Amino acid sequence: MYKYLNSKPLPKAPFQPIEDEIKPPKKQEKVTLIGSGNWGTACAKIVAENCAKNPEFFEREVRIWVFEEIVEGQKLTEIMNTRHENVKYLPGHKLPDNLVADPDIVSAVKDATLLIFNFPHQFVAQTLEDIQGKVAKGARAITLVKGVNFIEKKHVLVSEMISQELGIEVCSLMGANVANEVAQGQFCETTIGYKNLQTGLVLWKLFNTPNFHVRIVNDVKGVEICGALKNIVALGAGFCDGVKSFGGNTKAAIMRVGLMEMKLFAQTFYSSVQTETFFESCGVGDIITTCYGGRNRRCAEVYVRTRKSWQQIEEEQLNGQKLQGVGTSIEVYEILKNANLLYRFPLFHTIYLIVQGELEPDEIVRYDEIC
Ligand SMILES: NC(=O)c1ccc[n+]([C@@H]2O[C@H](COP(=O)([O-])OP(=O)(O)OC[C@H]3O[C@@H](n4cnc5c(N)ncnc54)[C@H](O)[C@@H]3O)[C@@H](O)[C@H]2O)c1
Ligand SMILES: O=P(O)(O)OC[C@H](O)CO
Repeated sequence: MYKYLNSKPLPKAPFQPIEDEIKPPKKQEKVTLIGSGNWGTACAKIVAENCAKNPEFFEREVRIWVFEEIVEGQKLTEIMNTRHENVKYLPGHKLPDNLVADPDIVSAVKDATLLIFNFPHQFVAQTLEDIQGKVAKGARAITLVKGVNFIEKKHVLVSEMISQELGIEVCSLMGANVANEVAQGQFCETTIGYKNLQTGLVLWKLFNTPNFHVRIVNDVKGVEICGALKNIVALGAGFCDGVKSFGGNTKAAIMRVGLMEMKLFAQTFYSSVQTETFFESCGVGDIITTCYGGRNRRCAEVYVRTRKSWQQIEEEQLNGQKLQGVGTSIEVYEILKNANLLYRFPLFHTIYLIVQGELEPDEIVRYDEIC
């Protein structure tokens, strides 16, 4: 079935399956996407196209839960189901007609065997509460949500929250994937973290395309932590871009130190996380793209120039899309403070202090002295 599958032990290194050798499931998988923002919709396009192309694996119809809102005087779900476009969050991209928008989250997840979680991380707890007990037995999930939570003085990953609340297996997908570029079909890579190889292979089939190049790794948490923490580093990159006296060398230093602190954080709190994961798209790849082309970087640069509040910047710059880095910076600060580990993460600490207005953006380069 897979070139390594018969030769035990399985390799620890990341790999790409040989497509023709992946066996279809006994019963078609029924796929539901939860979340229809910028990335939620770009992903839905890929997934729905792949489901239509692979009937031996997936049911043709794919549901997408939409947090309902009125756009141009009409319900967004109605627009998506008639014009086949998410005019608010991914304008200008035709969506496949087998993608069905549903405003009712319980009906959207009903009977689904594969659930794709893809919305801003601040809404995870509420969304899980809404679907607790409503998900089919044996369903599996994948999280594309970039963020961590600090709940009752404990750090919790989104994959852990999903698995605890719903009692199902959870994988992760993160990578250098600016949604608008993915939707345009620009070539890129991404990383899926799996626990069970069979699930990893089915998910590879669900997401991989010639231009959306998926590699799978046996490291759910490592992949997820990369995606969550890179948003803090992206803020640091934006601060650099906003300070006129800093150039490319300065930003490269912030990116390098940021990647090292991401790895240190992951391996301090989760001993299973593999070093190789940081060399995948979810690690070094995403650090590069996010520090040049992401929303967190852009909003941090605007902060330096305007000193407006983060909420105002988000509202003015993102048209309903959400910033993840500011919340993550605060959550990670709380996690590190609670563990008495701030001194080992001077860049994360410095970025937090700039985010809070306690340091000036140009002080980012003094991270070694400040913390
Ligand atoms: N946009 C990108 O380029 C990109 C790429 C890769 C990963 N990501 C990550 O993917 C995740 C989803 O990002 P996105 O770009 O799809 O979202 P987004 O930033 O476009 O957020 C807007 C979405 O949030 C929804 N929303 C607003 N209020 C809500 C509520 N109370 N409850 C539930 N949903 C609500 C909106 O309806 C909309 O669908 C994030 O963690 C992000 O970091 C984004
Ligand atoms: O626009 P950002 O800053 O949320 O980043 C987008 C993606 O995460 C890049 O992979």
